[in-house]
Parts: sequence; structure tokens; C-alpha cells
Amino acid sequence: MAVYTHLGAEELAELIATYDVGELVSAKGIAEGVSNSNWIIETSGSDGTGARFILTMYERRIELSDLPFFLSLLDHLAARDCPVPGTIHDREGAAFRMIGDKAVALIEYLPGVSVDHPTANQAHSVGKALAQMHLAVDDFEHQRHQTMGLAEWDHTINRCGAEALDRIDPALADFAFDELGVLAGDWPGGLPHGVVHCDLFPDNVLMLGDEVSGLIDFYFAATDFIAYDLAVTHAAWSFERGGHSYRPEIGAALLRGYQSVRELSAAELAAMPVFVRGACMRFISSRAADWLDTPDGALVARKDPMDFVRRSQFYASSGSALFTPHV
Ligand SMILES: Nc1ncnc2c1ncn2[C@@H]1O[C@H](COP(=O)(O)OP(=O)(O)OP(=O)(O)O)[C@@H](O)[C@H]1O
Ligand SMILES: N[C@@H](CCO)C(=O)O
Repeated sequence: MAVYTHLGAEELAELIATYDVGELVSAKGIAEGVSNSNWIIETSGSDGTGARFILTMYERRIELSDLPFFLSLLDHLAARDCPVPGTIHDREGAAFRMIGDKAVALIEYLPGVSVDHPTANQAHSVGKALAQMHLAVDDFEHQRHQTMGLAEWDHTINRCGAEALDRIDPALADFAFDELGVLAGDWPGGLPHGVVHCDLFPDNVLMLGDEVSGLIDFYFAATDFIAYDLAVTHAAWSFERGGHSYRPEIGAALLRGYQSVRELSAAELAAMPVFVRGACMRFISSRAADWLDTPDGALVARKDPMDFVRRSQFYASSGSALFTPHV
């Protein structure tokens, strides 16, 4: 379910007419995604040969005041040949418009599909695309405070409380409180930072065969340590679903692909064992809060925080072995 708002044919045609993209031909709601309403829009194209776009209506979670940041980031990366959808500006030059009290943006449609079970070649390409993005943000002039960092994980876990966490799983509260203590003590400082994606899961990458055709869903992007973004991607890609087993060939290929474009410094490599555990805590905390906020029987599938507890425990037991200069 990811069309929360009904837009009638007339309303859509009127909206599309504010862009120089030809006339509306069709609009189909997209089922994937949870946060926003998305449609695939087909138009006659500005030259009459037909064109396809994604229309997003921002429903929740995203602050309107953050939207110029997210959309200019897309444009910045697209202009630097990253596989990122640029935004279509309306005839007045605006990157988003309002329909009632909701913002909408028209963005480039990129081909490709999200993979469920990546191959090593695909992980290699994802590593390369992530590193390319990290180089391309070097001259991006905007910043955004990290709203999903250590302080927020701590706040979220405390807000849930031990009793509620234990209702999700009897091992969750002890794990989360202990781990937050470790992370607070060991969190690195003084490393290269910039604007990073922070949520590059397989469902936010479009692929054509082994190649990355699209990086999407930048709505958690924030200013943070660059290597932390690689850690998020490593934690999101390198395990079987459920977090029960690590896929060494995927983790290694991701790192190799990344370092073929941007080499990690010794200090960044040394920080990776903590960053991957931080990445796990990021998703443990948000998943736990979402789990408790989602009523039983709701249509939205709940994501299991224990999946990332298992990933975190694997990382803790591996220490620095996964992140040596020779991987
Ligand atoms: N630029 C694009 N080109 C092609 N398809 C896209 C594009 N952007 C989004 N999609 C498709 O729309 C789906 C939903 O997009 P997205 O994941 O951004 O939704 P969301 O509700 O904002 O995100 P989420 O709930 O996952 O945080 C994607 O899975 C993808 O299939
Ligand atoms: N990608 C995240 C959801 C966005 O916070 C997860 O799988 O938990």
C-alpha cells in the first residue's frame, strides 16, 4: 500500500500541465514503499515521443522544510552522473508544488528492479555507486543535521521502554540497553564527513543485471561520517533475510567495489566495526518503535528489529576481521 491520497484524473492533468513534459497519458499508483504516495506517470513528452516520470506526494515523516535539501541533493548527484533521479522543475522553476497541504514532486523515472538476493557482482556495483556518490557530494553546499544518530537511537529505545521491548522479544531490551552503552563509549570522531544516504537497503537500489541503474529514496540523507554510510549499506546487504547468516562474498564485494572508487583511510577502516554496530542499532531502534506503533492486524508489514540484533551480534563477534585493508 503506498497510495494514501486519491488524485483524480482532472487534478493530475492540471498538475502535469504545470510542467513542460507534454500531456498526461496515464498515472498508475505504485504498491511499494510505505512513507509516501507514488505514481508512475506517462505523458506525451515535450517532443511528443512519450516520457515517464515518478510523482511523489510527501505524506508523513518528511518535514516540508527539509524538502528543498532532499530535492537539491537529487539534482546535484544527477548532474554529476550518479545514477540518481533528477527532479523535473515546473514552468516557474520550482522543484516541488503544493496540492492542498501536501507537497508533490515530479522526478525522473529510472529503469531497473530491486533485487532480493544480491550476487557478489551486484554488491560490487553497489559499492562503486555508493563511493561515486560520496565523491560527488564533496561540493554539495547544503547540510542536514543527522536526526537518526546515536542520541535518537538512545531516545527511541528509552521511549519504548524495557517492558514493551521485551514484548517484541525477551532478549531485546537487555541487548539494546547494553549495546547503546558500548556505542556511546566507542563512537569514533574526527573522520571525513559529508551528506550521506543512510538508508541504502536493496529496496532503495534499482539494478539492470549487474549494474546499478538507480539509487532512490534519499529521505534520510544527512550530514554524517562518510564511512558510516558504507556501514549502513554493509549491514543492509550482507546477510540472509532475517540476519541469521552473514554472506561473506557480498560483504567483501561491497567493500572491494567501494574501494575501487574511494579508498578508505586507515582510521575509517578502524571505525567500521563500531559503525556497522551503530548501523544495526539505527534499524533496531526505528523498527522497535514502528513495531510498537503498528496495531496488530494493520496492513503494513512490520519489520523485525531482531533481524538487526542478530546482524549486530555477528559484527560484535567478528571484531575487525571483516574490515582489514586486504578484504
Ligand atoms: N526514480 C524512480 N524511478 C523508478 N522507480 C522508482 C523511482 N522512485 C521510486 N520508484 C519506485 O517506487 C517505489 C517506492 O519508492 P520509495 O521506496 O521511494 O517509496 P517511499 O514510500 O518514499 O519509501 P519507503 O517507504 O521505502 O521509505 C520503489 O520501490 C520503486 O519501485
Ligand atoms: N530501511 C529501513 C526502513 C527505513 O527506516 C528498515 O529496513 O528498517
